Amino acid sequence: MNSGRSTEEFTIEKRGVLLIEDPLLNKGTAFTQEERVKHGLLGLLPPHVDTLEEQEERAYEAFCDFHTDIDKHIFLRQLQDENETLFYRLLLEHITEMMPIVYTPVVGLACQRFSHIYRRPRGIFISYPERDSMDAIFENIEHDVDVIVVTDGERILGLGDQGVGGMGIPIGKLSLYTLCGGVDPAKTLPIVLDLGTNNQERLDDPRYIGWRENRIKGAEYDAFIEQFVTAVKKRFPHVLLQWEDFASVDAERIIDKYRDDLCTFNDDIQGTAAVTTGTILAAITAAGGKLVDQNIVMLGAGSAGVGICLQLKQAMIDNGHSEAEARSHFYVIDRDGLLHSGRTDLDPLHQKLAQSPENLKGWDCDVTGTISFADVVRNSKPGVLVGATGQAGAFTEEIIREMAKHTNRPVIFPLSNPTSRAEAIPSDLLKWTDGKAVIATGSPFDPVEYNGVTHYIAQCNNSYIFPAMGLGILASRARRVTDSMFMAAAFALKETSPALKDPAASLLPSLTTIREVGRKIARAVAAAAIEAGVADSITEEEIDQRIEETMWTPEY
Ligand SMILES: NC(=O)C1=CN([C@@H]2O[C@H](COP(=O)(O)OP(=O)(O)OC[C@H]3O[C@@H](n4cnc5c(N)ncnc54)[C@H](O)[C@@H]3O)[C@@H](O)[C@H]2O)C=CC1
Ligand SMILES: CC(=O)C(=O)O
Ligand SMILES: [Mg+2]
Repeated sequence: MNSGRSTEEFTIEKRGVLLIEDPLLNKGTAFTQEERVKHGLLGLLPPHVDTLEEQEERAYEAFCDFHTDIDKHIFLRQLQDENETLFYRLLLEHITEMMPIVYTPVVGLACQRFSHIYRRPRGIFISYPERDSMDAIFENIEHDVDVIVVTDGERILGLGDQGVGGMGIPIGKLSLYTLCGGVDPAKTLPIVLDLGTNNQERLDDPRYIGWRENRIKGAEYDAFIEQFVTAVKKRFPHVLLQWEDFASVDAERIIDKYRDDLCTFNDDIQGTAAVTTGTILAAITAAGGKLVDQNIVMLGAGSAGVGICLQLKQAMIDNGHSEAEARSHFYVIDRDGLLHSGRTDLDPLHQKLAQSPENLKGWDCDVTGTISFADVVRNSKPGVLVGATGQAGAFTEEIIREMAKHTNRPVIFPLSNPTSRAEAIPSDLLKWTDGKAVIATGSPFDPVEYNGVTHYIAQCNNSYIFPAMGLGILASRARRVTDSMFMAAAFALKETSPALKDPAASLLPSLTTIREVGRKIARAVAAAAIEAGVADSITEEEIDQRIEETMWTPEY
């Protein structure tokens, strides 16, 4: 196990104030007397020498003194910038309470308020005017990097374009790489590509710290991305590059172009698909059903919705369905209604999920034009309904009651983030289905009491997948990321579902076990990478050993 950093590693480089100001090396009041003498720290710290546990207790007390979520977020981010070991120790001790503060939902507010709560830099900012200096920018990063998370800030959760404020997302995602996947924080790098913003509120804000122009699009945008990928490959040829919260039109084009060029994936498409496939499989298995028998309605045909349906469709094909048979089980809806082959506006990707006219025969509505969400639910009688629209309240009482008429255990996943964008809230879903709904949400919700029964709400969020993908990729030294690795992650996640043993339990394991869950998924991912030929062959024991060696634990 990779724990802390040895004092000797940094003695030559950093002493005194410089040492205390480095969050990766700083131990604050936990520097021993001997270290204080040796590293020029005498008099720079109060006399008492703390243990990490004592520091953690003090930090928790300070955390509890803040009364708003955004203040708690600012406090934790400051702690991260002061002492990363203490930050991760505190988070690991209080993961259920603190993950929503560093991640969804509060990170959404932190992105919206980024220019107002900004304290000090973390990661790198690449703005459009500096596009020809990318190599110089990367040269300023002196350490090795294993994982990059990059955004252009255009589709931040369900909150739209946040420009440079989108930086909150790569920072939050990489915190989870360490917290949940054990990736060494010293080897992570958050990046925001600042190509401007079309968010007028940000442009009009005198405090806005991004490049104050409208977004660059089209050929210039693609050329910028090409420059970025080239610079990444040159400086960090073996890095894992995760794309996050891009507008779907760019997200899909970018991953298609670069997936065979370096070790890379798009989290909103592929990570979300894997967590949702695993969680839906757990829900269906727990209810005694089979995936291949389900009709699935997906509200939202963007990065998340399309990614989820394509992976579930593939799981059906792997289970013996033909492509056409599998496709007939999916009813995917965008702003203009059901995707069906009569529509002339569908691009090739959406055509892969379009319903054929034969499957709509006998429907009680006009099936040649716009087919509404209500029409789809009434006619297709789905067992599974997933939302990835970013539209709060899109799952209305009428539609949910209609769905519940035709199925005993309706599986309903309002996945949009943050909480304010959820398609429905669990207490309403339980009320409208008389307690029958099997629910998972994108952001965390407390358990709900309904008719004397406690319902545990799983958080179906790609945070169960990407940190473990990272761990599996680093441990296997995979050179590329394949769809089969995401399928393996989904099935491994399914196997950890508490609902498989106890139908009253949550569909996904508690966050307090997230590192153990991460290990299991990482094993499956590493094995799939070897199977796909994108990693060199090693034994299961060697995979386990590499996983343990890779996992970083917050200790001095
Ligand atoms: N739980 C999780 O792990 C994840 C959740 N998400 C959430 O999913 C949401 C969508 O993300 P993306 O797919 O990347 O966004 P996107 O912008 O690519 O797609 C949104 C889709 O919703 C459709 N839509 C919008 N309003 C609609 C309406 N009223 N009726 C039907 N369709 C409508 C749009 O046409 C589009 O197809 C966001 O809120 C995001 O936070 C995304 C990734 C992971
Ligand atoms: C969870 C996530 O990646 C999103 O909402 O975009
Ligand atoms: Mg995302």
